[in-house]
Amino acid sequence: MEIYRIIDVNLNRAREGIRVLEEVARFSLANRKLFEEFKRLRHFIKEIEKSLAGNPLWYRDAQNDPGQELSSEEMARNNLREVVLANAKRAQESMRVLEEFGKLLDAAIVPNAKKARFLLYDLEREVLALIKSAVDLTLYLLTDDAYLNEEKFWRVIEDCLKNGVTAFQYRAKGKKGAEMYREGMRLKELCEKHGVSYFVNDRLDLGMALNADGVHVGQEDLPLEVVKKHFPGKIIGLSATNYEEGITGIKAGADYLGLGPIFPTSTKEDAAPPCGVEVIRKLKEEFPNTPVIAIGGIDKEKVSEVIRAGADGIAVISAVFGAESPAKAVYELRETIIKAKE
Ligand SMILES: Cc1ncc(COP(=O)(O)OP(=O)(O)O)c(N)n1
Ligand SMILES: Cc1ncsc1CCOP(=O)(O)O
Ligand SMILES: [Mg+2]
Repeated sequence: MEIYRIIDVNLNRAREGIRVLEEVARFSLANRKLFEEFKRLRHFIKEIEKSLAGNPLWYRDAQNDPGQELSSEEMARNNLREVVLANAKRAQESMRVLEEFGKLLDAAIVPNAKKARFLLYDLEREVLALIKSAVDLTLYLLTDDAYLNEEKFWRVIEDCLKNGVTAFQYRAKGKKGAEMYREGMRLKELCEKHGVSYFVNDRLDLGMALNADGVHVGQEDLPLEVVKKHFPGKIIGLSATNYEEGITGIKAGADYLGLGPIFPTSTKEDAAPPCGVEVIRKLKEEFPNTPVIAIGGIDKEKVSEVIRAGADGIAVISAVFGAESPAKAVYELRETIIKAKE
């Protein structure tokens, strides 16, 4: 009898998890194909239930189920990605339980539960990839110690986030972990408030501790594959200073490239020589699906040229933080990008 209860609870769990994923596909991603696949999967699970000799419902006893209370983990969801991860996991685990207890009750359900579990792994990957590609890297603002330590920084940064920055990277070179955690957290909260994607430069540990949307690594930082392995489902960007590094990075699975310096820059002392806009064109011709974000010496006058060469966005420091009015600079850069993309 308790086996039927276990089966009942897990059939319900799986259906609930899949239902949430179905709504994400339908309303958040507006993806009909995925929406229909989740719906089919839910019906498939209904069929598993019907195929059982007994009816699990006869044994339902929700009142006396000690596992009914929500754990604090179940209540905390910070974004769509976490909703997807939690609900996919819930449905996959339920299928695993069905596989195990099905062996005691009705071996015929085992292969079907397994099939559903593997389908869920594939669908979860597809949904997460779509969520990642929904991140807007059009106007990506980075910090630099010189500006970060200015007194006016906190006022300036909020103005920038309000006026058109779409992604932000916490990039600090000369600070200790405790300060970076405090500062990084304060910046993450501001980004969340303004709907701006939040990245951490160089440091996987800090990115994980802050639950950032992603981490950006350069050629001399932790290897891309290591960062991808330890921060699954997050957006991992890679710097490329030329065509060869760009190709290697794309093939290694970078979610986007930070390509540059495109033009001379005085912000980064150890920057490679400028690579020019033609590299953008070549990379985008060969790999149109990987976002290329141009960086280095980009200001209002140069934006159109990099966007017309095919860049998906620009990453800037001095054009914004060095401007008399950073908020105005952000606004104008955004307008120019939009026009150049038309
Ligand atoms: C978006 C983006 N592109 C390039 C870089 C540069 O990374 P890296 O070469 O590792 O140099 P530092 O920024 O760490 O000095 C970046 N941070 N972001
Ligand atoms: C971090 C970085 N990586 C390549 S160039 C650069 C500095 C970009 O700063 P600026 O926009 O002021 O040229
Ligand atoms: Mg770096």
